[in-house]
Amino acid sequence: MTPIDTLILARRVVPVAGPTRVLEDHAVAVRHGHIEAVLPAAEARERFEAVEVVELDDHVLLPGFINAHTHAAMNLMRGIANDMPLMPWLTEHIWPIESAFMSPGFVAEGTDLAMAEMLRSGTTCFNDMYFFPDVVAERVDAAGMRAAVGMIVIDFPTVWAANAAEYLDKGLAVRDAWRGHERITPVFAPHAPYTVSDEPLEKIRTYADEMDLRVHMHVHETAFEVNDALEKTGERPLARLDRLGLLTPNFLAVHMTQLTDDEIDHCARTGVHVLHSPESNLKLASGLCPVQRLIDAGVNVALGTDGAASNNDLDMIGEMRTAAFSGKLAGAQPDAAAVSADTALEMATLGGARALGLDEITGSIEPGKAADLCAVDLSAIETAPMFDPVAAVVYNASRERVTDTWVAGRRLLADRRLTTLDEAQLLDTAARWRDTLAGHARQPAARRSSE
Ligand SMILES: CSC[C@H]1O[C@@H](n2cnc3c(O)ncnc32)[C@H](O)[C@@H]1O
Ligand SMILES: [Zn+2]
Repeated sequence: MTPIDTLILARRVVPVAGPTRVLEDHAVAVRHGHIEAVLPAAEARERFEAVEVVELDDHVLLPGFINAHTHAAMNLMRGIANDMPLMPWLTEHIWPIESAFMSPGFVAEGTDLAMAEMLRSGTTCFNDMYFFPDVVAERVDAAGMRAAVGMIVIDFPTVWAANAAEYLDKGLAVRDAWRGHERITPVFAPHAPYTVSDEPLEKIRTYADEMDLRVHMHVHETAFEVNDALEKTGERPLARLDRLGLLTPNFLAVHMTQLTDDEIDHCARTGVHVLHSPESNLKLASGLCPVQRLIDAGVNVALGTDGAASNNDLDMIGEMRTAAFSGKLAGAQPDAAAVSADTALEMATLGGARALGLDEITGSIEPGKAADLCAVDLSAIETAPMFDPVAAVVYNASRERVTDTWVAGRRLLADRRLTTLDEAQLLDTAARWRDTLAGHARQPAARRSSE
């Protein structure tokens, strides 16, 4: 018998990579945070002696979800301003609140709240873009999650930095402090083409090339963004980023709802990754990313929720469903076969790992990778009868059915109980922030007389 730390026996395992789509009655053996073997359950019982055995008789075991675009601490602003488009939402509501209340404490408490929500819905890794990335990294380390932490840059001064040079210096200090950490990856995070000028973008390109680091940026989120840039400069934002040398396999373009056929081909040629956030795009009425056309052209597409202030949740199961449904109407013609359940699951797992350059480490259930896993119970009325576990998870399970989440072999959600974060305390924290921010919540418009 080989000693291991954990043996997870599941009715079904969906590895997302490898020759078999669904493995029936299989086991995942975990040792020192990594997947030692994936094998039939009966064989595993004979071969391994585990410190902990977890039996998941009614479940499907999946790779943990990778939320490829979020602003975790924005959980504290969930639902504070709704039913309006991006620019008024940002400039009249979110940015004024951020400028009045942003602090290391806001980010620590907001990030903890977000991580609790993510772990409770099967997410093991997230790609963050927010203030005080030093604090984000500390909270991620303490909670045991995996994250890409954004070295943010924006042209205007904030409580985090006064100018481009300071944003870069402080970002790089975060990178130095967490260099080599097993679960934390630094990523450049210039906010958007309309908020970051050429000079800092050129510096970012030079550093990213030298250090082989990813660059995470909102791009072509709305038609307004593209038309405004065209009017002011005669150049589309993506063309400008290309001119600045940023379009490489290190570039992660979030949103991309406005794309010409030539731009799609150019993304494929340059190896840019697209981070798709359909619920945020729908809620802000920004537009729809042509996901299937990008995938058909050879572009890697990952899935992210965006922040809870524009989504309004961090639920990757819901996001997969929305990606699949909206993807069927986002091409040149309606196409029910576009963005299938399998495609949505791949975007939410391996696609995210590829985007972050972590596909050697996570994103699928394969020996040698980190044991980043989640289990979904498919025994409830809501998923019965169950013909196909992938379709069940994407099209009709919900995040409440996630029972367990492991990151690097550590069980951070055990039978729906968080093991590193205190749920009751987080609810108190959220209530305290609600009282603090309540005066800034946007009042819904009055009912129309016809209603
Ligand atoms: C510089 S930290 C990140 C910055 O981004 C803002 N933000 C949140 N969601 C969006 C979005 O969908 N598009 C553009 N900017 C967004 C957030 O409020 C922070 O200020
Ligand atoms: Zn965003």
